[in-house]
Amino acid sequence: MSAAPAAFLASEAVERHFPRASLLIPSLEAALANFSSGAEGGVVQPVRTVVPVQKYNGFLGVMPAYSAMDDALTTKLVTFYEHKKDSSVPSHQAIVLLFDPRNGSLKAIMDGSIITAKRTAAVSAIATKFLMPADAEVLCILGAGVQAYSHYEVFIEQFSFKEVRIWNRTKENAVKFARSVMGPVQVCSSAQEAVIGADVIVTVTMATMPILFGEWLKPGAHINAIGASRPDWRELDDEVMKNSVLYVDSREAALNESGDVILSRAEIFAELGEVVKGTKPALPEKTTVFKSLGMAIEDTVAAKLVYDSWSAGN
Ligand SMILES: NC(=O)C1=CN([C@@H]2O[C@H](COP(=O)(O)OP(=O)(O)OC[C@H]3O[C@@H](n4cnc5c(N)ncnc54)[C@H](OP(=O)(O)O)[C@@H]3O)[C@@H](O)[C@H]2O)C=CC1
Ligand SMILES: O=C(O)C1=NCCCC1
Repeated sequence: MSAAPAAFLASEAVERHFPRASLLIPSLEAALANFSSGAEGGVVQPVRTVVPVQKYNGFLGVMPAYSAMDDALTTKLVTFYEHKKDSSVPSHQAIVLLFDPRNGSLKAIMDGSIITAKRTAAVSAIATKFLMPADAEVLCILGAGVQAYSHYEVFIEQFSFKEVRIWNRTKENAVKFARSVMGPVQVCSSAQEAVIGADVIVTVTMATMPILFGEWLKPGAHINAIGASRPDWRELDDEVMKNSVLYVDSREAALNESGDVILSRAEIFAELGEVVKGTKPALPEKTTVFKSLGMAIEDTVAAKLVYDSWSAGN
């Protein structure tokens, strides 16, 4: 008997079945812990393959993963290109394939861009919950793109900041951000203005050279470093990396892909999953960096959430 044809879930359907990033936080915490548990965690996730498309300054990422606990098998294909101002397409485009792990049949093809935006922000929220200073009041976002919006949305839902600041390379996009989100956001004219005195900082740019400098940092601040996912790209300077306690999503990925980690030669203290498990401590009283590269297992649990909701007829 042939398998049922694969379902196709476009962005509108994915949004309907995954309306808020925070819905994924429990599954993500379990996935992070399982990933950091080695073989017993039941997560199989090789370091992704990234194919440079040098002629056009782009990349294709191939991100497979299997979770025994979730009994879910996916591959995300994601392209990322330096965003051109007149471009009609976003810098990042993604599709997620969900397979039946019992026989390899393709069950669903779904938009991966919303999944990528929401699961990345949710993982940053998990890191921030453990690592931000106890008396955090000021949130600073460097960047005003897709990840800036998804991070803002889940951070405002999960935490109580008295002040939110944004800086962006193109100020008009920061102004647009401030006008479009719920709640007051202060648009800063320089990254330094946005960073000084901030307790939680989110770097979500496609910068390839540092935009955040250690001399600006308030002692005890927490930085979620989302960008710079190539070995020769930077968002953070050496002073940030050397003077912080460094947490990562994946040691293997960080040492293969993160210019901030590789070029600064900073020591990795722990994976976020080890903090979730309790086998490594959170040190919120220290200045901390969570270097996020993005993991396929995060897409796996997100795609499962979407598919289970869709197949239940919600
Ligand atoms: N860790 C993870 O799991 C994931 C990480 N990412 C990474 O997060 C970052 C943001 O992604 P996303 O929001 O989707 O991208 P967008 O293209 O939507 O936004 C990119 C942002 O970066 C800014 N920017 C681009 N070039 C530079 C530069 N040279 N210096 C300073 N700022 C710059 C843009 O500013 P302007 O308005 O001026 O163009 C814009 O604010 C990327 O590096 C991406 O690869 C993405 C997905 C998952
Ligand atoms: O995890 C992801 O998805 C990505 N990470 C960094 C590069 C763009 C996609």
